[in-house]
Amino acid sequence: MTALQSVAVIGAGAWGTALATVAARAGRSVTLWARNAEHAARIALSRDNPRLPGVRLASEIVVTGELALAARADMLLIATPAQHLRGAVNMLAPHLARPVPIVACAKGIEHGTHKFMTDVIAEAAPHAQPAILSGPSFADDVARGLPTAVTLAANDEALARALVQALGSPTFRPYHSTDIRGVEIGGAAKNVLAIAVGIAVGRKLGASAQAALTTRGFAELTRLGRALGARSETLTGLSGLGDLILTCASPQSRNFALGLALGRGEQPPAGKLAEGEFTAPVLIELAASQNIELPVSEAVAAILSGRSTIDAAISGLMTRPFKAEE
Ligand SMILES: NC(=O)C1=CN([C@@H]2O[C@H](COP(=O)(O)OP(=O)(O)OC[C@H]3O[C@@H](n4cnc5c(N)ncnc54)[C@H](OP(=O)(O)O)[C@@H]3O)[C@@H](O)[C@H]2O)C=CC1
Ligand SMILES: O=C(CO)COP(=O)(O)O
Repeated sequence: MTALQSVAVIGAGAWGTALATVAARAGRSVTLWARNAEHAARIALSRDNPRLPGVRLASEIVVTGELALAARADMLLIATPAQHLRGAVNMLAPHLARPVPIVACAKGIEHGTHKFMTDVIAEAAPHAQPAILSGPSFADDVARGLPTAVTLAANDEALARALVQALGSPTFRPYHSTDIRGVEIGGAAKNVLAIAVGIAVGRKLGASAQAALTTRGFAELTRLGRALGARSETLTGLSGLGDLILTCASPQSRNFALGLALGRGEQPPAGKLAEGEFTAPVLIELAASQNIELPVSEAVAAILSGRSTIDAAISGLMTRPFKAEE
């Protein structure tokens, strides 16, 4: 029996909707909050969210545009885009009557501040207990009940375990951790690296290049992670290597799909959130502040900002001085 009986999900996009389904399957009483009251009412009535088409929301899930109602839950999941997480928690904070766990479910780093998601939560809701959920998990797979495993980290191991108990089910398997930073770095960096691999695939550079870029991308993720105090088992775990493998190998990923379109010289898919686009510049700034080199991520940032062509970036990566593998 978990003490965390009720769950509210803030942000009714693809991921928020999938997570509401996860929590309902785990037996929690669930509220899904959408910022647009009209959207909330439409989803509540139709039981279908256009952001996650084809998934029928269980009748027990309460869909609302009323934040005060959502804020009464025993635990909250924030599933907005990373750059909007602070705004969402700022709005939520005045409604919180007790120090509840707030789980960041977005993958990214805040522009301007270089803060990770749980740091933003700690600032915006100082009495809350921040946690992070991340790992290889496409919203569509998760919502359809396909088997998924993720990492769920909180500073306090007992809290991480309680959150796992509250959300876990036979189709959704969270592993608990106390390495918040390690989990956050994996989720943020893999989106940038998936754009790189998508570009290579779109450019028809071959399966060998795809494997090389994914592997050297993992070296970047690991280098930055170590510098910021992440544990190696987290970096090689579900939220690090696991999510990198998923995102760098599947056109189902919006980040990979963005890269694919760029590599083919096509227009990127319209209206699809690719967090790596927003994370790339801030990841580079963060790495520079730590004197860490991230050549693949730097190439992605340069291509996205128009500072480099794709061909120049590929040539630049391949003609770097030879070095030891590390
Ligand atoms: N989709 C996936 O498979 C997964 C996504 N994630 C992560 O989850 C996060 C959200 O992604 P996803 O759900 O896919 O994105 P979507 O584009 O599907 O949805 C984003 C949602 O956030 C809402 N939103 C935007 N700004 C705010 C705000 N200020 N306050 C409240 N709600 C807001 C949007 O509302 P509106 O509809 O009104 O625009 C929209 O419903 C990203 O960081 C992503 O990396 C993580 C794992 C899997
Ligand atoms: O984070 C995800 C899978 O773990 C979703 O990937 P995309 O955001 O690239 O679609």
